[in-house]
Amino acid sequence: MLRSRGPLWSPRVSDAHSPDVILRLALPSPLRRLFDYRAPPGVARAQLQPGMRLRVPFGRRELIGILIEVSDRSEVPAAKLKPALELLDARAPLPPALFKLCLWTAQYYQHSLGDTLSWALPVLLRQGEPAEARQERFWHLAAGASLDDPRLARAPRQRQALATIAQHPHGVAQQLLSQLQLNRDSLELLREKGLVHIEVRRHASSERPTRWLAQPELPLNPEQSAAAEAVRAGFGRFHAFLLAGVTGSGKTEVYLQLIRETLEAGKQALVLIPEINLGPQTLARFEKRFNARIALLHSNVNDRERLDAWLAARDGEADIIIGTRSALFTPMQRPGLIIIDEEHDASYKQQEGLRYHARDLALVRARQDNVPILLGSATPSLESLHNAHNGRYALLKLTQRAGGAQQPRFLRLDVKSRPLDSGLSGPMQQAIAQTLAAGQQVLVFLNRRGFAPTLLCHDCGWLSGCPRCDARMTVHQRSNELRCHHCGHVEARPHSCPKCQRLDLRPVGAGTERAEERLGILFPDYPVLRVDRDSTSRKEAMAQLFATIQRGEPCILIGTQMLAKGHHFPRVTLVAILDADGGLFSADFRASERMAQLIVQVAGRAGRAEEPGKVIIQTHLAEHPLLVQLTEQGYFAFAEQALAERRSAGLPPFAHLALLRAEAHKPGQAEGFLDQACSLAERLLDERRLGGIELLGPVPAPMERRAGRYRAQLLLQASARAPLHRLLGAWLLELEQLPSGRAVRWSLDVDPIDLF
Ligand SMILES: Nc1ncnc2c1ncn2[C@@H]1O[C@H](COP(=O)(O)OP(=O)(O)OP(=O)(O)O)[C@@H](O)[C@H]1O
Ligand SMILES: [Zn+2]
Repeated sequence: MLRSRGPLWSPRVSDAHSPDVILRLALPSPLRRLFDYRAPPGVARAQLQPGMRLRVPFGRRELIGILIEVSDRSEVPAAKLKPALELLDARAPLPPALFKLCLWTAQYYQHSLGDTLSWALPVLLRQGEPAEARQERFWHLAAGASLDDPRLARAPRQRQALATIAQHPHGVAQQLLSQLQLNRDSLELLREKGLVHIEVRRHASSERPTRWLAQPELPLNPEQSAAAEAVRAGFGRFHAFLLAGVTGSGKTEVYLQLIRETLEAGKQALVLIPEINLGPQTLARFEKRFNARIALLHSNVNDRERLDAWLAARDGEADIIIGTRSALFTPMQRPGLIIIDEEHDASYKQQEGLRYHARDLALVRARQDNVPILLGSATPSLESLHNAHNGRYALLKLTQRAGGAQQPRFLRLDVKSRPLDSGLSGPMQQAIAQTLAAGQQVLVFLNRRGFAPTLLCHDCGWLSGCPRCDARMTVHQRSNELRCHHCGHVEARPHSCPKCQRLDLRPVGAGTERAEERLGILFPDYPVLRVDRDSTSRKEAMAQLFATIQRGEPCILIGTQMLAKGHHFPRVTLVAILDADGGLFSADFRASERMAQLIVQVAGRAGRAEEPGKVIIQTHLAEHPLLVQLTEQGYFAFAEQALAERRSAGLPPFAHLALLRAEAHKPGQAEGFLDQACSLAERLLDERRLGGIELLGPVPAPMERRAGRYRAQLLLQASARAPLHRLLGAWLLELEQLPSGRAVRWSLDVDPIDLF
């Protein structure tokens, strides 16, 4: 598997007398190799188990590494082998199952094992915190310590601290230090002198509840029951299910009842949710339903809370683990069920560093843990539908909305040659007016923040380009700025044209800010509430906004995809989609899939109560076959059509991709590196007789310059996975050696979900 380069059992250079203990460590480094150290002084071989953390010197720094194996030889000359500084664990923090998952991940994504382990571990463990649950550090007087110790004669503060400690026979908890006016530095000095020591004590663990339900369950309808029954029959072993249920069909209720059964069986459930679903609504549903210990692992919890949750899950003290992407790496003592909600969501794929897909890894994990896994969505990814078609997943369908609400109706509104007023056509304005007059709410969807996507000089044609990217800067009216949404560059909005100095600068096109402003003028009697990343940076603002919506008075909600998922707006009966065309003519082959998912998810917010909902889509491509299929026959008909297109084009899920990206400060550098990479790959394909792999490129990235760097990419397209992975393994080790790679920043993305 992964190991340091070169022959592993080369003759040793070190002296042959004392048998060495060589530790092979994975370090948080991008290099795909392990690093050899000697054991720390005083640590015996018997104490060392794979998975333990050690602090080691690395260049001028210190790093925390993870022990992969213990050996008695190294290729590193004995004189150069350094001892590790400290062993941090008495037992490996990661249980073997998770450790295995990390090994698998590193190999599959061709990522350094050390870096993979860093992504998988909570931040505090990476920094060396103790990996034991809910412990408190207690400061104790050491045996034989005396206030008359001569070393304290000139250290009144240490003496004072020692006196305070001496008054507490059970030790002083770390938390209480400041209350007792104990100074941390003095204590550390006392510790160095051996006058005090630290004891780490564990708090008593909480009782396990006996009645799991805090709230009665809804009686399931026949489709829900059939789905729940199928998964229940798969309990206790690996089995993958795809729960394809239209929006509002009660998928969450199915999850909740399956989780209850998992808890009753004495097992733990892991639930992954997309980042965008983090709203309090989702979490509150779980918390209201169960008397259970729920561990939350998402971006809003701090490092300490995350570590506590992680440890509680590992030690079996948490019953339900809910989190976003990285929660996939949470160890469980008694795994019973894995649920991936909104499995199609792009936030499950990490787009930097370790580019893993949490849904795909969850399947690997479920198989390793031998537990069932349930993927749920109203708009399943084409990958998952393909897996359902070929029998890898059992397909469970919910075709009706639960609780009697109807599915919304779709209308395509052709806006060719119609004037658009801040993005709103005349018929759309009328539909909004009618809905408000009927006392109902309107949701306006526009997936573009800011006031206008660009600023144009009407006299000379100057456009507000970003100085660092091949992109336009967006006009933001409130802050009176131009902002680049790709690199974050911000400038004050100019009064006159930077090129011709004349004054006729016009914002072109419409973003949410502009539509909001216009809607406010058109409908002055109704509140207009905007939800996007600019408006909702504050948590309370968002909560307030949802409270207003829940009150049910007529209003207009306008927003980006933040509005699309997971919310329940019972009084919204009209969904106005201002622009669907971007998804129909993009260069990215997944754009139409994403657009369809977004439209269906946004549409799913409408008419969730008694009044039926209507969805109006403004488009210049009203007769586009994919859009017609989607709006007239629904998502699954669309998906079949899209899958057929992918099959004939030889694209995923009918092919496997890997993308080598490179970027550099000078033009041509990235391509130069990729050209060499391409030749290397061709040589390896030849040498190893690997077939069915095409190398496409190198080509400049669709947005060639971004944040001041020139970017290019090389795409590998393979008809089968095995040869592709055989190539990648050998290729990357050689790429690491290429001198041209030093001047560029490069990365490999296995199963990329976007090609930018
Ligand atoms: N069996 C049932 N009987 C009555 N009401 C139900 C039933 N199951 C679910 N509901 C209700 O239907 C509504 C939609 O259910 P839920 O949120 O579980 O659907 P969902 O499929 O997860 O929705 P979405 O994918 O749109 O987020 C909720 O208000 C829920 O309480
Ligand atoms: Zn930019």
